[in-house]
This record gives sequence, C-alpha cells and structure tokens, in this order.
Amino acid sequence: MTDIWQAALRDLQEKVSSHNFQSWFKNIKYHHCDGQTYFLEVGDEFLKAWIEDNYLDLIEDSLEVASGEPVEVKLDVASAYERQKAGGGEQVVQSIDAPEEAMAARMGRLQAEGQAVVDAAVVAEPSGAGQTSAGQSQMKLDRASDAAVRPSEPNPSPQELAETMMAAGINPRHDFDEFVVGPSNQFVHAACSAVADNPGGSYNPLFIFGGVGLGKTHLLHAVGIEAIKRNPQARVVNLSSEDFMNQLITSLRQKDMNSFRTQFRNNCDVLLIDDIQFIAGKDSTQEEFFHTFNALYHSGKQIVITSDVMPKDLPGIEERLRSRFSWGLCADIQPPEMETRIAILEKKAEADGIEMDKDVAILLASSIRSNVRELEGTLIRLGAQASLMNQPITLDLAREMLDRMNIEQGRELSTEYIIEVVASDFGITPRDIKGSRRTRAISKPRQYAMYLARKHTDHSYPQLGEQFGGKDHTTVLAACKKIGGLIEDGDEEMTSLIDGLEAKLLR
Ligand SMILES: Nc1ncnc2c1ncn2[C@@H]1O[C@H](COP(=O)(O)OP(=O)(O)OP(=O)(O)O)[C@@H](O)[C@H]1O
Repeated sequence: MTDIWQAALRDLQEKVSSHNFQSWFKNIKYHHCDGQTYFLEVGDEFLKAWIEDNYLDLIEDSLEVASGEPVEVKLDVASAYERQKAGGGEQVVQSIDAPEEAMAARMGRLQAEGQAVVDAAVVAEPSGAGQTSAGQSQMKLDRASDAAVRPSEPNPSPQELAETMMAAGINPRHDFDEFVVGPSNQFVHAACSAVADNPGGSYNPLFIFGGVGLGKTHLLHAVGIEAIKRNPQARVVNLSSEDFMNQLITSLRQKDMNSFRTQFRNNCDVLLIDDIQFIAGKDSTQEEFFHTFNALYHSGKQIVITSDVMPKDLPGIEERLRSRFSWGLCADIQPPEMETRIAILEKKAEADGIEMDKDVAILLASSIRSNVRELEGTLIRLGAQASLMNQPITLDLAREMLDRMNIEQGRELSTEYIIEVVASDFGITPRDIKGSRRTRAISKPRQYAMYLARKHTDHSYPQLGEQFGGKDHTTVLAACKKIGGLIEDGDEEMTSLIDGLEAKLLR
C-alpha cells in the first residue's frame, strides 16, 4: 500500500506547483489502509484542516489513479508521542535567569556586540537608508519600552487602538485587510490569522521566513494589530532583534535588568520579533533571548519571529535557539505570482489615490517580480511623476520610467488578463468564460483562454482550474491537450487563431 501512496505522491507532484507540493504534500505520511479507505497523517491540526479544505479531492484523485479503484481518504494528526520521537524536540525547561555574577562580563561582551551591529549597518547602507544613528536607536528603544502600554479604557475608540499600535511600533496600515493573499503567501497568511485568533495556542512559536521585501514585517504587524483589536488589554511587544539587543545593552548599562526582564518576560502576552538573523554571532543577546523565549513559551505566551531563512539555516545562532524556533510552526513566504503582484499594485494604487489602467499594472508586475517593496516604490514614483507633470499614467510614461530605472520590461501575462482579452475578442464577458455554460460560443473561447494561460503563465492545472471559476484541473488539461494537439498536427486555422490572440495579448 505504501507503493500506491508513493505513486500517488508522484502524481500529485506533477499536478501542483513545487512550492505547494513542498508546503502541503511532501510531509503527509501514509499510516494504514482499511479496504478502500486510506489513513494519512499530518503534523498538526492546522495542516489537517487546510489540506481537508483545499486538497482532499486532489489526493483522492491521485490515489484513485495509483490504485485503480475508488478510494476515500481520512487525515489525522500524528500523535504527540510519535511527533516527539520524530522531531526529537527538546522539552526540558532551562533555567530562566542567567546568574547575576556573570552580568559584568556579559556587559563587556554586549557592548562589543552593539558596536559591531552599528558598524555593520553603516557599512551596509552607505546611502543612509538604514542608518542606526544613536538618536534613531534611542527612539526605537523608547518606542519599544512603550510597547506593552495598553489603553486605559476596556472599550477603547479606534483612535486609541491606533495609538496603542503605534506606541508598540506597529504600523496600523499593515493589517490583514491590506495584505493581498495569493498562492505564494496563503499558508503563512492563514498561519498568522490562526495565531492572531488564538495567541499562545497550537502554533507557538510561529516562525516566518522568506526573501527581502516579501511582506514578513507586514504580517508580523498584522498579527499584532489583530491581537490588540481582539483584546485591547493584550500586551503586545514588537521590535526587531537588533532593538532587543540595544535595549538589553541599555538596561545593563543602567544596571536595571529587572525592568528589562519584567518587560519581556512578565509584561508581554505576544512577542513579535522581526529579523532574528541580526543576533547571529551575538552570544550574550542570544543567551538573554533564550531565557526570554523559555519564560514566555512556558507561560503560554505567543512568540512570532521573522527571519530571512528557515531556522536550521540560520548561521551564527546557537543550536538550542534554532531548535526552539522549530517547535511550533515554520511558514515560508515566496515571491508573489503575477496575479498577486497585479492585485497588490491595484490595492496600493487605490489606497494612495493613484489612477492607473490595468495594462500599466501588468507592465509593472511583469517587470518587477521578486520584491514587493520595489514594486510599491516604482508605483509611487510613477504616481509622483504623473502628478508633477500633470498628466495621466500611461503605458508610455511607465515604459520611459522603467527604462530610466534600468529595469528590463517584462512580458509575463496574467490569467485574468488573458481571459479579458480572449473574452473581448469573441464578444463575450470574462464571467462567461469563468462560468459553467457549455454552448459552443463560450466553450471554444474558454478552451483557447485555458491553452494560452497554460502557455504564458507558470500556473499548474489545478491553479488554472481555480482561476477559471473553480473548474476541475482535468478540464483545463483536456482543453490544453486539444488545442495544443491541433497546433502540433499543423491545423492552420487553429494556429492562426491562436497567433492572432497572442498578438493582441503581447501588444
Ligand atoms: N501580499 C502583500 N500585500 C500587500 N502588501 C504587501 C504584500 N507583500 C508585501 N507587501 C508590502 O511590501 C512592503 C515590504 O514588505 P515588508 O517590509 O513586510 O517585507 P519584509 O519581508 O519584512 O522585508 P525585509 O526582508 O526587507 O525585512 C510593505 O510595504 C508591505 O506592505
């Protein structure tokens, strides 16, 4: 039976994107089979619920293909005993307080660490964007000290809530509503929502990792915002690991470690730590963070950490910390796909009152692919330029600007755009294409659009099925095979029809 499961896994790997396969399917374990019912195991309740809601049919399809008979799948969570055995996670409670007599020595080491961080930041950011000047650092420290300030009233006004968030260094604009969800970030988004709904619950710590400018800090803030909205009395502490270190240095200098510990270990319900990679090689900071982590974790407080890489790949971080970071849920965030990039641009444009046609959004989204911060920056620059020149944002203006910025213009297309172009060419609506009517006048253009979407985007058949109004992946597969087959066989009418549509798409 495990052979059948392995064959089903291979089939799944072909049907979904590699990112989805890694996130959802790779770690599903075959447990046993009873007749035609397959019992599979996953790591936790969250994965179970997510896979059941999104992928159960697909798994059953693949098992049916592999076994040659109808099957039913039942998912369950691996028992705590088995998980412990498999993960070997340390559960030993470590001593919480570092010995006071070691403090003087640590003080010396910490000062050296602090200096090193400041120097590194200055060297890395000569333009000044990431200055770590004494004033700025102190400002961050003051803000972090205020972090757990709560509104005095039990039912604070929206204004008071916003002030509480800002006191904690949280940008109130970075909430879940402002975050555009797509396949590249839906898992981490769902994990963050689950944590905000139930801090200190099953996913503790939540460890978010991914490349530069992909929305890690945004989601960290969103967790804090939601936690404060749900419980205005919750003490949310939000700071970067560098600020944690600076605050530790200040407390040691002022011989006030008690306040430091009270703030982080006793007066904190949700600890949000951004960019944990910055404490690499800072042994004393790591030691203090280790005790902070233990104190919060063992008293059921929520910890959320962001990083540029997954825990096991964090260089210069002690093994005991890295293993703790993996105790809860690790969720990665990938560069957004074309559709998500377009949706982000449209959302930001609307929020900032920038008027822009869809074709401009497509041009920007296909030219800047791997960093949302850059994408946003380009949009703001374009908006500013159009407003200064008192002219609308046109494709030509966007092209000129990309040229001046030395950004190569992309030609990637989105499924949504392909559907729009094909629909308009055949005098029907995108809704018709996404709908279920099967008249020839609609089903033919639908097949052309499916073929073109498969050819010009990097979406899998199941993803395309979703984008075409929730169709089964086999429908998309069949359309692609049919149109592709006719073209391969030299059907001139079909070739020229598809060429014509492509010319319009790539114009
Ligand atoms: N899916 C998204 N929807 C809306 N905005 C997004 C999304 N992803 C990123 N952004 C925006 O992109 C910008 C950069 O995001 P953020 O600062 O959270 O990235 P980061 O991953 O923390 O980057 P770094 O690695 O540099 O710390 C922010 O303005 C954020 O609001």
